[in-house]
Amino acid sequence: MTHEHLVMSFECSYTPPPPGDEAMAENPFQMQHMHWLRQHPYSCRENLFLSQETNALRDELLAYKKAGGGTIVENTTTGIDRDLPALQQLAKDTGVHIIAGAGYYIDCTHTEATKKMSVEKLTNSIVNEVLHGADGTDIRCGVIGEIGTGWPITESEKKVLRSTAHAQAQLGCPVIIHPGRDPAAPAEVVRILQENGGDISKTVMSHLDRTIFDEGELLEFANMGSYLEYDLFGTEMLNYPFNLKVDMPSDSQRVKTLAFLVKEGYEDKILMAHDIHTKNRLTKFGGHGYCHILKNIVPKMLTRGITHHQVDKILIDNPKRWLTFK
Ligand SMILES: CCC(=O)NCCS(=O)(=O)O
Repeated sequence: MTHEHLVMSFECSYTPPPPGDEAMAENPFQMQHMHWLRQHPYSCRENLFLSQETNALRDELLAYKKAGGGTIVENTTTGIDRDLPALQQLAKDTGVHIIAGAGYYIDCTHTEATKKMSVEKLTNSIVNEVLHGADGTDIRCGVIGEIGTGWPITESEKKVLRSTAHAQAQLGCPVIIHPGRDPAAPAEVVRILQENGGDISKTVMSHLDRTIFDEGELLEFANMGSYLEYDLFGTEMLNYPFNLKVDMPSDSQRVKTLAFLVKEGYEDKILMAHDIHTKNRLTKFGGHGYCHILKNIVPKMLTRGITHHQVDKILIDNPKRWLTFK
């Protein structure tokens, strides 16, 4: 899984509940309230602290391993409470390989100190997180990202993108991007990375499920050469609170889009994940957990024209190639 979170907080994205639903947001975490939480995951503060569920995470990872999972790329970066010692402990306890992310999340999580840093300083800090360790530890990150960007991309986010490209040029390492919620956002990020020496063939564009919907636009973006990541598997939501214009696809629609990309020749560029970042998606709270793709989505893919060989490319070969330093 190339895009998950195990220990993080998503407080930065708290969204007030719809008018009239204020009391629902205060309800305890009980079965009868889970449907509301699935529809409004960002409107209940308690739901935003995955960092409180480390014990449950141990069980989730053991289940993931039993289902055939070997490795998770943990995309938590500075700004959303990365906790590298907790990740190291989870890896030791479960035997699941956890690859941590270097760099910075979206603008509203940048501190004043981060905003003042030069591109050179930001580059050095990212390189240091990969070569020597992050957050005052000797635990080294294995990818840069998820690097957060909004729409329009802010000046501070542009600086981080330039630094990401410079760091990638030095290290030959994998990069993963969280684009803004606009169909034009992924291409704009790729242009900035390219102009600054980034290697687009070793870069993942995340969250395409909620970003590009038109097939022609998707193929145009795919042609730019990044990995194409569908990473919101398990999210079935009628009103996407961060952009109400978006019709969040269902898992069936996600599989359909993957089959379309495979038919168009992009089987070497597709990646998949769940991007679990709220508590309600854990099996402890009736959610789909980290095994959903392996247990439920893969069988569906096989009935929708995607071969076993192509599934192996998407879940094994493509992540391996992306994660290998040049
Ligand atoms: C930190 C987790 C994250 O950013 N997830 C993306 C959510 S969404 O922008 O795709 O809704």
